[in-house]
Amino acid sequence: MLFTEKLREEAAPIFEAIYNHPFVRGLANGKLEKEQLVHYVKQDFEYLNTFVRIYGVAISKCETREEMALFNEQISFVLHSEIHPHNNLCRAAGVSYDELQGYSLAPTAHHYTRHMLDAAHTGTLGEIIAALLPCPWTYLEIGQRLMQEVNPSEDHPFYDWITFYGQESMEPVTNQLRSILDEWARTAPEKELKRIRDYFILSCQLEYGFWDMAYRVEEWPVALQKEKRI
Ligand SMILES: Cc1ncc(C[n+]2csc(CCO)c2C)c(N)n1
Repeated sequence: MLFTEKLREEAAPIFEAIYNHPFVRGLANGKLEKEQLVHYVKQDFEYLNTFVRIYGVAISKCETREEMALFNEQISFVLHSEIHPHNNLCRAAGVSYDELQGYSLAPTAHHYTRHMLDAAHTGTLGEIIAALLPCPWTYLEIGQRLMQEVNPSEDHPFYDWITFYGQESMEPVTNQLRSILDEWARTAPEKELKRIRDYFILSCQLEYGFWDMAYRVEEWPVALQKEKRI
């Protein structure tokens, strides 16, 4: 069994819980409240900014041009393509995307981004990939399963979101990251493998947490005025 197959097996209950989370159920049946969609987009816009920065750090630790090219492509993907699913959620909520940008992070999004930044700044390339991988991998499986389950027609409120993450071209990035990690794991020392496993599982838990944060419209215990980042 490949190293990432073992990780997937261990994380199976989390992947299953994510697919059954009420926010993902809401994407399936077209029923989510405006505040939940708005909170998701506000938080995800900032999350993706951090993701781009982490890919930048990952590039600084690459040894081959193939790896550099992969991260470079993914930076463009996040900056230029992932706005489409966000636009879909904004349309469904009846708000403009511009209004939802520049907000500060809620507790769970803060936790998730700090975890990835920590892996990026202190870790090896293998450790960084372990922390990043649940992001494309869980969305790929959500997209594929929703395509199977819902097979949405164009009048489904989340047609663009589902078809974006369910499209075949979403598969390669997860597979490429997995094969770099599988190769890395063949020579990594035991202690590092344990860290890689822990980073991967924590990111899976925080993927679940992110959906839950959006669904519950999570704020800080003492919420102040809706604070903008700058
Ligand atoms: C919380 C959260 N997790 C995953 C994604 C999906 N996603 C983010 S970056 C990326 C491409 C990776 O190269 C993908 C698939 C998201 N939008 N928000």
